[in-house]
Amino acid sequence: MMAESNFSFPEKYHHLNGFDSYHESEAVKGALPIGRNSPQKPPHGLYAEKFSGTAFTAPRHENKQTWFYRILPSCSHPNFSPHDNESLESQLCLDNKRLNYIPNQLRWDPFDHSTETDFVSGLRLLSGAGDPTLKQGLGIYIYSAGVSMPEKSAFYSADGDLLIVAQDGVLDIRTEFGHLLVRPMEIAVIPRGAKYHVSLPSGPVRGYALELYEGHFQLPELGPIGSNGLANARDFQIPVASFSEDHGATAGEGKSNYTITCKFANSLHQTVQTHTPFDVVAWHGTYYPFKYDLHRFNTIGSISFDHPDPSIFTVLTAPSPRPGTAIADFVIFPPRWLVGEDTFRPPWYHRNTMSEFMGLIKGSYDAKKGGEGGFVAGGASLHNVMSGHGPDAESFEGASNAELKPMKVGGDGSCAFMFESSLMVGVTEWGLRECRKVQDGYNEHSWGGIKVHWKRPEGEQGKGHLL
Ligand SMILES: O=C(O)Cc1cc(O)ccc1O
Ligand SMILES: [Fe+2]
Repeated sequence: MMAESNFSFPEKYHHLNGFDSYHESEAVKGALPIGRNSPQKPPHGLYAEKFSGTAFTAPRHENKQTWFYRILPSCSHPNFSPHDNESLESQLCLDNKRLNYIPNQLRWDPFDHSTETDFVSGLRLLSGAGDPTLKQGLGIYIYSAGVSMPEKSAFYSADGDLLIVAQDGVLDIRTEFGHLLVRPMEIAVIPRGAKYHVSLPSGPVRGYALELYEGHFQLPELGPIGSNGLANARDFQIPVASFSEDHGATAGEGKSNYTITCKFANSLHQTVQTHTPFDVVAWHGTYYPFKYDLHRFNTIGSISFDHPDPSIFTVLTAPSPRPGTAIADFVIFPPRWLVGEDTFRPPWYHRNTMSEFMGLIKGSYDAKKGGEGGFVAGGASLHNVMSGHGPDAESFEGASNAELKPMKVGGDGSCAFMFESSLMVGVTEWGLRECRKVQDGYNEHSWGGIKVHWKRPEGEQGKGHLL
């Protein structure tokens, strides 16, 4: 007989599976009302509260709403006041007047780890575009944290959905919907408005995040690929209901105080309430946080010739109203086989009307040198609208002379990613100067050594334009 394993993942980390599905979860039997959403008296004395991620009247296929059944409704709190930490506000919030728009290619050394900050105080806006009050645009963050958020605290953003790309360390994200344990090579999306608390079960963390001010991430169309491939819907994991009973009903001494911080219109606000925001006993709907393990991505590529557009590596896309033109695509470059015949296999030289922000989760990237001053895990690059870029000189020489046998790139588990946006992004003061990670000679280092290989065919005079 085979030995049975006694290990089971703690129940609070169980999941529901399926992107964009209708999900429901109850932590106490019978907490979900049957056959109606807001009965006169919901089960077990719970309050029903609707949480809307799209307009009530958004088309059915885009509509995202969830019903919470909770111990107290969210409105039960004192007024918010402006947050007293102004530097935190400027660190997290987009200020269009202070963005730097520069056509230069930029690259950053790995961002520092931190021992003092928690997930929220360790978020740094690096780049962005648009305006959350108009629900347009996005913000790109680096996070680094060394401690858990204070036990009785929660954060939410009314400005957008947050896509988190875990690069180093594990995040235990407690949300109103339940827990998500997010490890390196996993991503998570916390929807606009959802309250969360991040603790660090295994030490310091570092990673990347994108706040999307407009719409929501969805799976890309598969077109001729067919009905499966890339990120498959069933691999997205949604938390199960998990709640605390610290509802503050016993007034007087020992009453709990929960600090709720919110990001609203690019400013921070705070209130203190006497009950936990994590009191949702059951929920059902289509608007919820989720996570996805990038190892599960089914990578598709060229099996004949030519390097395809990186859109074949799209995990999630946040569309703009213009078909095929994203506010943000989240694209990965995972380990894969390259077999193209008579093909320059790394990315081609390129100028793009979209902006390309790249990060490296692990390993190396086939168009760039690693090592000191190179493109390194935990670092980043930005090739803004129409800024020329492509393989550095060394990668070019290597790839244009390589024997074209089948070759696995990133076989060591490498994974780079890209936030590609139709918007021109500005870089914050922190991103450009204060972080002190911008590599001085990125352009020179990468492309300064590019050689001229042009040879005019002997006897060829050109067509009158040879000066
Ligand atoms: O610039 C980059 O490295 C990203 C990228 C990758 C690719 O395979 C094709 C185009 C592209 O912009
Ligand atoms: Fe590119």
